[in-house]
Order: sequence, then structure tokens, then C-alpha cells
Amino acid sequence: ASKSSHERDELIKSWEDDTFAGFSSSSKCRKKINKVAPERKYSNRSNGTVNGSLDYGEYASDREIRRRLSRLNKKSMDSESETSDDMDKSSEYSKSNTDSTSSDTESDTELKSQSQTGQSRADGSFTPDEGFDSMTDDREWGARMTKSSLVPPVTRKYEVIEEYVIVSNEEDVKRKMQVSLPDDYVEKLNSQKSGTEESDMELPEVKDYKPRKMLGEEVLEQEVYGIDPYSHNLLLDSMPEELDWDLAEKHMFVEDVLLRTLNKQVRRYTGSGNTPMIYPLHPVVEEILKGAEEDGDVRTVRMCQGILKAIESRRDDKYVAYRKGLGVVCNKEEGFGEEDFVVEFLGEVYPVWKWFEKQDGIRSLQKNNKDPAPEFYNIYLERPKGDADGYDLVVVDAMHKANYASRICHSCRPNCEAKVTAVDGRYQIGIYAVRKIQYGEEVTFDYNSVTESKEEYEASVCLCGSQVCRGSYLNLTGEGAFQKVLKEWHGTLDRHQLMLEACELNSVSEEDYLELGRAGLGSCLLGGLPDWVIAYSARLVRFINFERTKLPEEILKHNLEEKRKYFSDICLEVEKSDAEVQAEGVYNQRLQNLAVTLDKVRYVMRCAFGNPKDAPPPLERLSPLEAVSFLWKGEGSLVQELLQSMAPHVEEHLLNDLRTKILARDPSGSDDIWKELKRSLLWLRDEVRNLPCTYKSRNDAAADLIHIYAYTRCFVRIREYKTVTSPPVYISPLDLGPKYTEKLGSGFQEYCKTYGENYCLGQLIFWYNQTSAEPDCSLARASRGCLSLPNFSSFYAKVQKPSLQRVYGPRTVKFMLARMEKQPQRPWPKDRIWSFDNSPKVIGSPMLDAAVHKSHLDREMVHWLKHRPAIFQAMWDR
Ligand SMILES: C[S@@+](CC[C@H](N)C(=O)[O-])C[C@H]1O[C@@H](n2cnc3c(N)ncnc32)[C@H](O)[C@@H]1O
Repeated sequence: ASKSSHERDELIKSWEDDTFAGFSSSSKCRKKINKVAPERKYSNRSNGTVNGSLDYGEYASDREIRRRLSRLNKKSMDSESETSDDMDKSSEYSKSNTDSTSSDTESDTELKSQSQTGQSRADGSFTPDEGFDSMTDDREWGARMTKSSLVPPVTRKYEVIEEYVIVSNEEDVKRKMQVSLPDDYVEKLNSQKSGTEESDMELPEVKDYKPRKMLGEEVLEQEVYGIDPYSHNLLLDSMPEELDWDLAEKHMFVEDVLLRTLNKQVRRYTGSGNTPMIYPLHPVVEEILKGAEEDGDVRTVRMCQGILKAIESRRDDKYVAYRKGLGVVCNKEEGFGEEDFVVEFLGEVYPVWKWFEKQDGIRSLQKNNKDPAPEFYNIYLERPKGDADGYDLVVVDAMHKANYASRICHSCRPNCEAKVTAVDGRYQIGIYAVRKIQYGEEVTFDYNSVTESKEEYEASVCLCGSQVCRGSYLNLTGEGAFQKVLKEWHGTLDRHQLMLEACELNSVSEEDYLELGRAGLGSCLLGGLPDWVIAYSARLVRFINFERTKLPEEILKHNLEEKRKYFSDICLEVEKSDAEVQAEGVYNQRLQNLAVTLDKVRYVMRCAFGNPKDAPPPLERLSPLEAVSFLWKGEGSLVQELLQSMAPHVEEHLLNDLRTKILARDPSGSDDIWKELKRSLLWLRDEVRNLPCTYKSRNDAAADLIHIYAYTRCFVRIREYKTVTSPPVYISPLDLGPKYTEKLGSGFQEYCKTYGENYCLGQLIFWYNQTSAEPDCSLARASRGCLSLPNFSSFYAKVQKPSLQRVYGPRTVKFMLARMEKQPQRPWPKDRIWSFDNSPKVIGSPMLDAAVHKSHLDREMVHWLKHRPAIFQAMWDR
């Protein structure tokens, strides 16, 4: 979403206050901010190279590429300023949905950077406010920690639990966690292992029960520190060149030896209530030196001496580690073996709808939505698609009730993975080692978390210290190339067409069930839903499959365009496989969003109708007679609205005359009602064009609108459900972020979500998006013009002095035609003569007709609008 310039200024001000340095360049002089996207590994994640099994040679060259890229980025950012993309500003994907002229860019405003010099205290540590350097000009070393990104000095306490705690809808949640192996599980597993199975449908991974590693004995929960990518590179740069260490060894020195020693030193802060936010690396290197001297390890001695010399001589460079909060460290002398079970990820289990209610509550209670997001402790527990009852999900939140698994930190080169396994007939999230873990090594896994918020992404500077660190422990989604196919092939009209089709059929075909089954959606997710919802879901799955085939090409095109700016030698094969991997990620995310949507609407339907199956289809096409009532003669018909709007501006006898003629032209009695209705509307159009226009009464514009209605066939009634108010969810100040703990004390806040009449329709239409708390309002905004035509009252002034915006000249008509012809799925802008219903009861437009019939916009309709003579021109129309 684009930011208004005011918001941007505010943001920049807050950055100034916080000595913004992460993902940015900041130097002594004022500089532009440049966003550095997370670097992706130039490897194929799907062919078994995940989690650190790549050899270091590849990593090393990867880093080199990144260095070159960031150096070039730096150059280009000094000379370029991005411009906003008008296409995105008013699309239905934009949060604000206004047609403002705000800009997407953050790069064209200058930043004042502050210079602060870190100084050691007597105890060798820094105070939180010290030691933030933004003065260095050397910006090619990647993301840097910011003051605002640091974990606040509140150590969260949690209630230790031994089992999952289900928050609500216990039966439902239990069902979703229950394993159901397919009858031919063993054969499937074998054929998948031997590579004879075509489908790569993820099968449940059955494991025997194993006790977790004992806290306090095999693992320790302690304060942990890490280094940002910048510091990793700073250390590499400080290593004496004359030593015969290859790059891989240098990386491992930082990632392994240094981090282990660091975390041994900082352990003492655990529970002390006095943990510094940053910690100097000097004593860490000294300790390594001491050990190496004792062991007679000359190479390491030289390395440490070299680094210490650099620390001494490069006073402007800050050699520090940053606090990550609590973490988990291996405390077993012989270490952990590869594939060892470490611990279950326990927490409170939420049905998805309830989790999102809580998120809506958090957003509504957070007074300032730019507040840093609180640390997150939640993981989706997803049923494997190869389960006999199919895919589904619940949310495990480990913020308040948990075990030590919740304190495991993220790494971009983790030593563990979090995976869903089937243990004793129930799915759980288990943390398993993916390689050997040494004594003293921090236990980590890749959070694989995504955010749609650029601010959140940028604030989440990663401190894993790994050589392949992506810079943020979150991934940014919902941007650029990933949305291409969705925007082009799955616009508002397309989605309404699919929904209308599903509502009219209100039955599920065998092909629908097969399609859903092939995507891994089965009885667990779909059970109990009305047929029209299942039929619609099958149509969405068809789109998701279509997108999966189209997207790699789009992503590849985008990535190549980006990289060609910086590199001449690009390996097309690597880029292609990278694009495939990313497209697969989008595919999985789409299915996840569909599942989340279905869970939300099922809940609301259950509240509104008792049995969700009783929820009637929300879209219903008007019969010809109903269309006559809606347009021509019914109570509150459009023609009535037109006459009422005209009344203050037209002489009474003229109006009465028109009224009588309208009555006489009622098309309801005709054999071909549609034909007659069109004829009557075209007659009315010409009658209205014959009435005198003034700048307060734009009969010319009203006549154009009648014309557009005359060419519309498909009118659709929106059936509203009753509103539903949920029982309260309880939100603790900790859920809102540490800042609120001070403000709100320790009391829980209640939040009751109300679901509006069109919530289900809105959520189903915006199935791919979970960020809107009121998808029904988004729906009304997205419908403007393209689905629901303007009100007649738009063209007649109620006030004495019309605003200058009541402009309806050739340019407005041209704009309208361009929208209708070239961008039919985009809503019409707000700041024009048109006004729209906030919640239209009936929708319909020639553009919807075209989508429903998969045809072009009616040429005759367009031709008339293009060529009809102008009958009036107000002063400001030109
Ligand atoms: C699931 S919690 C992990 C436990 C947390 N450190 C604590 O003290 O409770 C996730 C939070 O830990 C911190 N964290 C975890 N991994 C990190 C990393 N690689 N870099 C920076 N911060 C990290 C972030 O504050 C994140 O929001």
C-alpha cells in the first residue's frame, strides 16, 4: 500500500529518532534511504539443499554476488528516485483504496543521521543507548541492527505447559489435529521414496513418541546474542589477509566459534533483570585467543590477534553483538545427532477464525498502527495435504503458555527444522535437528515467516550471524511479481463471475471434488460447508493451478530484469529453478489463504444459521421482471431515484409529463421483457437529454448513465446475512507489544468482533487476503463503477453551490470509457463527479456482463458514448 506523504514524513521522523540504520544507508551527510530486499540463495531449495547442506564454496560466491549487488545498489540509489505506480494506488489491493497521489517510495526523502559513539562501560558492556553507529560510509555489507529493532528489555514470562492447550472449539480443533492415514499410505510412501510416485503430495510423517531434550540438562534457556550481516562482514574484513584461511573457514570462525563463545559469555545475564542490549565482541575474541593459546592452536591465535588488532585500530567501527532475548542452547557435551528430536513446539491452539479475531482486536487496540509489531510466537500447524482427510490448519500461539521451544530463535542457516509430524495419532509441531549440533551451539530453526508489511520486515533485522543471512528474519510477500497473475487474471469481476456461477449451480460436480482432492483439500476443511462454497472453492483451486503454471515465467521475467541491471553473467537455469521454487511458495500460500478464508466464513455461517450448510448463496441474478422493478417501476427503483434527484431542477409540469410517459412505457407486460426494457431505457435516455442542463443539473451525465444501464443484462442481488457479534477474545498488553505493557498495566482487554451482513461474501471474494478486518467494506470500495454503477443523484446538486468537482466534460467521459474498456476490473476513482452506494443491494454493469459471458464490452454501447454529440458544457468541464 502506498503511503501518504504525511505518513512518510512521520515515519522518517521516527527513523531519525531511532537512528535508522537497518536495510538502509546512513552516513554523515544526508542520504536517501535504500531498501535492500532479502537476498535469496541462488540455489534450488526443492532439491535438497535446504538447511545448510550446501557446500561453502557456493555460499562464498553467493556473498560475493551480494556484495557486488549492494555496491551497485548504493550507486544507483544515489542517482535515482523511484516514482509511484499509479496502477497500484487505487487498485483493490491497496489498503486505503483512495486515489490519492501518495507515493510508494521512501527513497526520495533525505535522512538526517545522528552520530553516536559507543563507549565501553567499566563492566565491558554497553548501555542500550550507546554504541549505535550510523556514521560509517561503508554500506555494502548488508542489513544493520537498528535501535528500534532491538528486543526490548522485558523478558516475557510464560506458563510452562506439557500439552497443547486448546483455546476454543475443542472438538473442532481436535479433529483438525487428528491424523488420518490414507489406506494405501505404505505403498504411497514407498513409491514416493523410490521416486515412482508421480505426485509430490506431502504425506504425513509418522514418528514414534520420543521424550524431549531435558531443559536445564540437555538444553539451556538463556539470554542469547547475535550479529547482523553487517557485523559478520566487518569481522571478515578485519581478518588478516596474510593468513592462509579460505573464505569458508573464515565464515565458520564467525558463525561457529565466535557465536558459541559469545553465548557462553552472556549466559550470566539470564534472569538478572539487567541485560545489556549490545555486547562488545572484544572479550569474546580474547576468550577464543586464550583457549587457542592453551591448545597450541597457532592458526587461531593469529586470527584472534589480527581481529583484536583491527578492533583496537578501527575505532570508528563497532564490533558488537546484539541481544535477541531468550534462546535455547545445546548443553549436552557430546552434542545432538542429525535428525534428533529436540522438543515439541507447544502452545495455545486457536481455531483460525479465532486467531484472526484476536489479530483484528490487536490492530484495533494498537493506537498507532506503525508501532513495531510485538515479537511473534505463533506457528501454523498445517495438516499434510496427503492426509486422508486432507489439508487444514490451526494456529499454535506460544506467547503466554508454552515450553522452551517457543524461545528458539531463527537462523537463515538453522541446525533444526520445525515440522509437522504424526505422533500417536495426532499432529504436532516437532523441532528436529537437521545436522549435528555441538555443545554450546544455539539451537535454531528457519521461521520461514512472511509479512506483508514492509515496516515490519525492515524492523526485523536478523541476528543469526550466518553467512547466508537474508537480513531479516521475516520474508516480505504480497509484492511485485507474485501478484502479477492474480491482478491480470483474477480481478474483481472474474471473482464475482466465479462466485455467481457457484451460487447459481449450488452443487458440486465430480470434477470439482477431484480438483479439490488433487490440491489436498478434503473433508477436514470442506466438511459442513454449503455446496456453493465448495463449488466456488473448486473454481479458486483451478485459478490457483493456472497461476502456478503462469507465475514462474512472470517471476523469472521480473528477476532477470532486476539482475540485468547489475550483472552481465546470469545463469538462466539457476534463475529458472529459483522462479519455480518461488512460484511453488506462492501456490502453497494461496491454498493456505483459501483454507483460512473457509474457516472464517464457516464460523460466521454457523453463528448466523446454526448449520453452515443452511447459509444461502449470497448472489442471485435478477429475473427480467425483477430487473424491471429494480430499474423502472419498483419502490426505490433507479428511475424513481432519477426523478427525485431531478425534481429541484426541472419545472413541475415537465417532470409530471415525464412521469406519465414513464408509466406508459412499463416493459413488464412485454413478451420479451429484456428487449422492451432496453428500448424504454434508451427512450428515457433521449428524453432526459432533451431536458435543459445547468451546471447544477447534469442531465447529460444522467442520460449517459441510463444508456449504460440500457446495455446491462446481468443484475445480481446481494443477499445479506444477519450480523454476528462474537464472544470476547482476551488481549493482553503483551500481545500488543512491550510499549503497551507500561501503558496498560497487566490487565486483559476484551475485544468482540462484529461481522457485517456481507462479511462472508467479502471474505470469499478477497479470499487471498487476510489483512482486512472488514472485507465487506473492501468489497464495496472495489465495486465502485466496475460492478455497481454510480448513483443518479451524483449529477444533481443538492447544495446551492456545486463543487467544482461536478465536472462532466469530454475528458471525464474519455476517462470513464478508458476504465470501462481497458481496465474494467478497477474501481472508479472517488474524487470525480460520481458517488456510489456504500453497500449496494444490487450490482450489475456492462463490464460484469462481459466477464460473465467471457466476451468484449458491448461495442454499440461504447460507440454511442464516444460519438453522441455533447449537449452541454459547464465552464470547468474543459
Ligand atoms: C519466538 S521468539 C524467540 C524467543 C525470544 N528471543 C524471547 O526472548 O522470547 C521470536 C523473537 O525473538 C527474536 N529473534 C528470534 N530470532 C532472531 C534473529 N535471528 N534475529 C533477531 N531477533 C530474533 C525476535 O525478537 C523475535 O520476534
